Amino acid sequence: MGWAGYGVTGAASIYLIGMTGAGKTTVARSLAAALRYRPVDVDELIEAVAGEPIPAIFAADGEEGFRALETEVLGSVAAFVKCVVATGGGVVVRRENWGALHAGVVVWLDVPVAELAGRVGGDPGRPLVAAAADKPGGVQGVLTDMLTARGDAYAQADVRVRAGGGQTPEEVALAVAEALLTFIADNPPRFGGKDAAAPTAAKGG
Ligand SMILES: Nc1ncnc2c1ncn2[C@@H]1O[C@H](COP(=O)(O)OP(=O)(O)O)[C@@H](O)[C@H]1O
Ligand SMILES: O=C(O)C1=C[C@@H](OP(=O)(O)O)[C@@H](O)[C@H](O)C1
Ligand SMILES: [Mg+2]
Repeated sequence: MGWAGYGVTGAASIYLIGMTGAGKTTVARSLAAALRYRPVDVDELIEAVAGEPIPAIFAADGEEGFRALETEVLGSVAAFVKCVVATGGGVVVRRENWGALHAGVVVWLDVPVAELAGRVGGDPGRPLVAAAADKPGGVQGVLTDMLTARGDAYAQADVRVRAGGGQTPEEVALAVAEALLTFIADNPPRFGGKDAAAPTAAKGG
């Protein structure tokens, strides 16, 4: 692709956040390939560390057990640069996770609930969604409650990309790259743009 860049964010990684089904996992792969960054999926790493799939982790250790692993894995990912990191939808809830997310630039993929429901309804691989089958409001109800609980946290992202409306994952990846270029032009000191402050020499003593 013509917009494939070299260090679009300087060395910083890109963290994709957003609701379950927003396309974080899918778009991370596409964006990483286009930018020549490394694709990383926190949920995949959690499964590798735990040695079992996410529903089994929820079944054995509950959501709290899963969240503890998520925080641990996210913290280790923060040491790496030039990655496009797909997080899980609930990563924003724990305040301590934000220290790791802010190791890079945080992008919220914002997709309407109705579209999310169509993508993830009935998916047994997403335990919080699968549990919706037993609830009166169904998948839409569970996703709406989730967005109400998490919306303010998603809004803490550096960049918000509206990623619904039938856009393909590749189109969303392009929209993210464009939004990042704008964000970085507006925030040069943080991401090494032309007006970035020169590093100051450490004062010895
Ligand atoms: N832009 C898109 N348009 C249509 N379907 C999509 C899009 N992005 C992802 N999907 C599909 O929606 C589902 C959820 O995508 P996924 O990448 O797993 O989301 P997340 O990681 O945010 O939960 C998958 O089946 C995926 O193929
Ligand atoms: O929203 C959530 O709390 C979760 C989302 C999932 O990731 P996706 O956002 O990729 O579905 C996964 O981390 C886990 O099932 C919990
Ligand atoms: Mg995912």
